[in-house]
Amino acid sequence: RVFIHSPLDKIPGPPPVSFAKGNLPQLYDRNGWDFIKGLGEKYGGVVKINGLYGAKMLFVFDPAALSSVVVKDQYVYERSEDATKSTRLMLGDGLLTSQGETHRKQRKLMNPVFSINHMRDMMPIFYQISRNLRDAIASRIDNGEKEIDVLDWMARTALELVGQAGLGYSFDPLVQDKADAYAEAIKALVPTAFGLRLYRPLLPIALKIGTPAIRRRILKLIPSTRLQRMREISDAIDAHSKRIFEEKKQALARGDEAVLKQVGAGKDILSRLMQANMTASEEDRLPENELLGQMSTFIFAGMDTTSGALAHTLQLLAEHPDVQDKMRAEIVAALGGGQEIPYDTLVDLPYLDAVCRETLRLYAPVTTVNRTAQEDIVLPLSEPIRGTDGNLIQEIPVPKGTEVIVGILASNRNPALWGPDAAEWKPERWLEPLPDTINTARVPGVYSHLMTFLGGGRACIGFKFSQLEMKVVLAVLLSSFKFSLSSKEIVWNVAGIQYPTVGASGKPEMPMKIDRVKNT
Ligand code: HEM
Repeated sequence: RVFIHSPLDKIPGPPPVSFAKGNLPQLYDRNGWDFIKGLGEKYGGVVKINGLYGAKMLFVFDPAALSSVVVKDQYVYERSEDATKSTRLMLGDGLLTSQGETHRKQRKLMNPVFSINHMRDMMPIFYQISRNLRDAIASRIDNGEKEIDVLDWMARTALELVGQAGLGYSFDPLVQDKADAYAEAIKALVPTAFGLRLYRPLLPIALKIGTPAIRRRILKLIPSTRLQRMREISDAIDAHSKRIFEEKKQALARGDEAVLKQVGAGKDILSRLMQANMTASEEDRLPENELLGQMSTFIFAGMDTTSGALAHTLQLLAEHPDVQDKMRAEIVAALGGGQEIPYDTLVDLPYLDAVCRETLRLYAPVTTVNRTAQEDIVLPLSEPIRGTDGNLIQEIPVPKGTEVIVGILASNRNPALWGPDAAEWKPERWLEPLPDTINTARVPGVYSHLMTFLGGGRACIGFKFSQLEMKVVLAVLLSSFKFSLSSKEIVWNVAGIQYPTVGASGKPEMPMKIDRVKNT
């Protein structure tokens, strides 16, 4: 690698920390914000990153390059082998691990299940759980303002929502002070997996050793607390998913009455998916292991993302009390003294929508995703970049095997597209016409010119679900409570999905002061 000339040699980028580790310690450091933000600020839309032992990777946020990676050439840029293998070990065979034709087939069956019509049907579940959350918080602040771990409650709520609306299963009635061990395990998944991230490239080699049973025995002997915790978490998710799946299967076999008696009365995503699968043609039908794998995938993909986004929104509202008051006034007016805002009114509330969009733009919960070029391919650019030799580069020949990092946050914060105030949190920007530069840039994201939920065939399938979840939870909480900052310093950590801690502690949490809203 060191001596062979590569077409990527002249792409500018940061110097490596060391030959062996390249820039990976900076990229996979939980405090690596400055490095990630710096890539977006100091370089052009494509940056060369050094991987392990001289490997060259690309960090991409140029809109034309992004379109090629996630839309036009998405089947050339698949998820990398180590990412797929580690996710399969954690979650089984779901959407996040399938590729090519299998992935297309799974999406075909599942896209309708996540449609807006189904989301509407789920409104009563969303409201009921949000009210349970409200009552749980209210009972803890009976004697006035109290400091509460908001992240814990958001995570429990997100799990319960994905449980009831996604799987037709209740994990946690949101009553006790501590969630059950399963919820705790899931909450630890992202930080634990991120801590092992540097070793992930070794996984494809490790998986060639012996049989799964032998590998499991070897794994148990490795003296790494983090690795053993990862094994426990993955086992817990697997056992729960299997149990829920079996119960569902039996209810479906017993007929409509048994289905109706289940949590969510058979309206949840899994029940609908299982029903759609039963009536699908033979070639479209998914095998049982692929249905089972979707369950852990929904829990993993839907929990920390949305709960982190909600916690971040509440923190920003506490930092900007004027925005909090304005948003509350909009919600209270829409409630008109009632308990619920109907679906169509809620999704169109302009200020609530602007706050959600702006938070998801500036603080996208997933900051990057990785892909690997499966063949040699040319990466187009919308703007030429200047190479290290001073020449302009119009397009980049990408060799097979190159790892490409999709710069979600870098695209969302790109001042060339969003204007000089791109790095500021300004909900108002969504209430005015957006700059022409963003309207014409053709960013390939599924949501409001943002890469937050990605784009193309692998765009987040749960993006409407998470929008609705954020809006219902915020509407219910803001109409009852006032949120202010705790005196403790909150640090957001870079990880596969970003999470908050108090200072440098490793525990995901976000204490905030909560009080009742007067006069409501
Ligand atoms: C704010 C909340 C959320 C954000 C920011 C988010 C973001 C993303 C991103 C960036 C991806 C692409 C990952 C990759 O290809 O490597 C993704 C995929 C996915 N998300 Fe979400 N997500 C959110 C909420 C949800 C929810 C609530 C669910 C389910 C109920 C969900 C289910 C999925 C699934 C199943 C995939 C894999 C899709 C595929 O590969 O076809 N997500 N999400």
